[in-house]
This record gives sequence, C-alpha cells and structure tokens, in this order.
Amino acid sequence: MNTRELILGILLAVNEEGEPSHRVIREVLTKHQFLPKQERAFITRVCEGTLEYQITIDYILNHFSKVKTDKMKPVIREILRSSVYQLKYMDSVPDSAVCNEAVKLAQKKGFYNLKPFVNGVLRTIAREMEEVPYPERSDLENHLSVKYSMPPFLVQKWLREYGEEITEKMLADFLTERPTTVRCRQYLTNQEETLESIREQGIQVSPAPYLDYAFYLSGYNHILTIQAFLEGKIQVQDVSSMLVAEVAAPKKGDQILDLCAAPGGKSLHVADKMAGFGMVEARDLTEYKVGLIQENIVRAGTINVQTRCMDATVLDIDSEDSADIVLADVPCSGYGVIGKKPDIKYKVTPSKQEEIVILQRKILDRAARYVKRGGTLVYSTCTIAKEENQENVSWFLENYPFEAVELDSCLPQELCCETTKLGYLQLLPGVHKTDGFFIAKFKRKR
Ligand SMILES: C[S@@+](CC[C@H](N)C(=O)[O-])C[C@H]1O[C@@H](n2cnc3c(N)ncnc32)[C@H](O)[C@@H]1O
Repeated sequence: MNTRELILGILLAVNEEGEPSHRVIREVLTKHQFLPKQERAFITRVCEGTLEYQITIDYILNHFSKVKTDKMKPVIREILRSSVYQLKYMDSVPDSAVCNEAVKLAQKKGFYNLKPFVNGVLRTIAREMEEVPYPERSDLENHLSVKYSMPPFLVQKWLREYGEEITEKMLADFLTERPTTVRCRQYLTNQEETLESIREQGIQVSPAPYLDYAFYLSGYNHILTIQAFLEGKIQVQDVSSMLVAEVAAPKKGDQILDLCAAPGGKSLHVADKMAGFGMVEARDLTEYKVGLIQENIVRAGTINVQTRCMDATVLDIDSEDSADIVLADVPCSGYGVIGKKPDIKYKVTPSKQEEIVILQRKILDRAARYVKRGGTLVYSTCTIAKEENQENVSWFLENYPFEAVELDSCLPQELCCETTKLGYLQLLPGVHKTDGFFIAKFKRKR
C-alpha cells in the first residue's frame, strides 16, 4: 500500500465507520512503522487537515462538481477531499502530482470509469479555487461555518452563547496548530534535570502559560521516544486539565475518589500533590480504560493510586460519605478539544447534547453522596457548552447540600475573574491559552 492508499483507508474508517481519527491514525502508523519519518508526517498532516477542513473542502467541491459530495461514492469522496486539502493547504506537493495520484488511486480502487471525473474536478479546482465565493458575512452563521469548517449548528449555538467576537476567536483557534503540552512531575523528580534530559534529545522545550511546571514540547517523532516520558517524569496533559488538581488542592493523607479517571491524568496529578501519602481511587467504566490508568501508574511508579472498574452512574453504597475530595471529570461533548480531535464536530447533534447532560447529572448525583461532610467535589468538562457547565452547576447547587467555593486562592492571578469568585472557571480557546475547559468546586455543607 502506498501513502495515499493509507490516507484513504484512514479517512474511510473515520467518516464511514465512525472510528475516532486519532486512534485510527495511531494504529495505521504503528502498523507501518517502517515508513520514513517524512511519509509518516505526510499521512498525519493530510488526514488531520482533511478532517479539520472538511466543511470548507466540501463547499469547494460542491461548487465545482455536479455530483454533490453527499451523493458521491465514499472512496471517490475521500480521494477528492484529501486531494483538495493538499491543493489548498499544502505547498509541498505540485498540483499536477496531486491530480495524477488521485486519478491513479481511483483506478486502483476499481473506479476506472470515474477517472475523467476525478481528473476534471481536481484540475478545475487547482485552477479556480481562489475564486470560489464564500457565503456573505451578512449570512454570519454560514459564512463562519464555511470559513472555519464548523457545522452551522455549532456556530449558531456559540453565536447565541458567546457572541460574534468570541465565537470567531474560538473558531480561528481550533484551526491553529498546537504543540504537545506536558506536566513536569514535581514529586520525586527534579524539574531542571528533566527538562535538560529532554533538550539533550534534541527536543524543543518552552514554558506553557499559567503554571510553572507546564511545558510545550516540539520537534520529536513519537512520545515513546522521549526518555523522560518513559521514566514517568512528564505526563502529556493540557494546562486546563492540570488546573483541576490546583483547584482540588488536596492535603497529604486525603482520600480521593476520581470517578471518571482514564487515562489517569488528574488522578496521578493529585496523587503527586499528596507526595505519596493518602490514596486516590481511580475508577472508569471498562477494563480497557482501567488498563490505561494502570499503565500510567506503572510508568510513573506511583504508590498512592489504586484502580477500580466501576460505572459512575451506579450508586456505590460502600463509598457514601467516604471521600475528602471527589473528582467528577465527566464524559462530555468535548467541544473544547475540537482543535485536537476535529472529528468531534461532525458527530454532535442536538439530541446527543441532551443525552450527555442527563448522564452528567446522574454522575453528579452519585458523586455528591461520596463526599464527606465538609469535603470537596470538583466537577470538570472539556467543553464550552453552557448546559453541561454553568447550567449543571446551577442545577447541582439548587438540589444538593453543597455550596460553591471561590477558586481565586487556587488559580493563577491571570485566570481569576467574576465567575471564579462564584466557584467556577470557563476557559475558552482563543480567549485563554488552553483548550476549552470548565472547572467548578463545591463544598458539602451537611
Ligand atoms: C474526560 S474523560 C476523563 C479524563 C481523566 N479524568 C484524565 O484526567 O485523564 C471521561 C472518562 O469518563 C469515562 N466514562 C464514561 N462513562 C462513564 C461511566 N458511566 N462511569 C465511569 N466512567 C465513565 C470515559 O471512559 C472517560 O475515560
């Protein structure tokens, strides 16, 4: 199989079979480890880029093709999409090569009779692409949808919730490239030595915003080639996620329950903050997910985290009134991380949005019961949807014996604002220098 065939396979798996793109790309690259670094980078870039810009690309294709993308054969649709991505967003491949490779691949996949169609559409696009009129700005929802490749349903929702300026900042930010962010472990490691060992491997390290133990890494091939990672001295984690442990502010010896813990980022972080004391019980829904937490515990050599496979929606009577801190880092729509996982935006619907809120409230209901009197509950999501965030906070405070806890004493000064005094923080991509993320802190009153 050549590179373009692998790209086609990945796009079909994501768009036709609903597989998550990051997982399919990782599996294909692992299976084809022999591929040179440059080809691996090409596959990743074209797949991620094609998915990220799919709405814009389809708009261009539909402008030039009589057969609209939703009526095309899936193989042809994906060949055309990935080719338009290369024509519009990449300089490294000459236009003629993009067209020739697409025609060859269509033939190889048995679409001999569609060769002229593929050739004609792509060569026209290569010539006339810049002349395609986008929807007028007066039609704001469609204009932003095509310009930033975002489903109109989401653009409309954010325009309603955040207004034009913030929505456009977020849309632009989702399309920017992001470096890997890591948490440099503070417990049992020396940060300077860790950073030095990373630099010695020829990897670029720069400080990430807000926390002095957060860093950006770039210029490496695979995380598993970084010695500091293999030794558990760094964890891949966005700064927004690191803030959960800051907000939780555990004391040495606390009993902590993390109800939705896989792959274990926040569990390991709060465990480190307790410097080997206390205990974190890290739970997740399936054995597979619990295995991911276990892998991270072993890699970090952490002794104060134990795992358990458990459904957070099912009441666990034995855990009632038992925890100093409960972390509810619940499953969510994931809009805050669309920049990293672009296929999220194509999978959402208004009804899925309602279902997720019901699940979150069920988990919150159970979580509330596990907190000791005077103990802490930290609720978090990686989304920017108000119904999953602010509205869940209001619902929780109205129905449970908890009070909101101000966050200002736990957060970096730059993040303190009106809402952090009321017990919650909404981070917005493009406004803050993190993923979109939400954190709320509550204290049990009685
Ligand atoms: C946002 S992720 C958690 C990330 C994790 N806290 C970390 O920091 O690495 C949400 C997790 O919830 C888990 N989950 C989904 N439904 C669940 C349920 N009913 N019970 C427990 N965990 C669940 C998912 O498997 C997923 O791992």
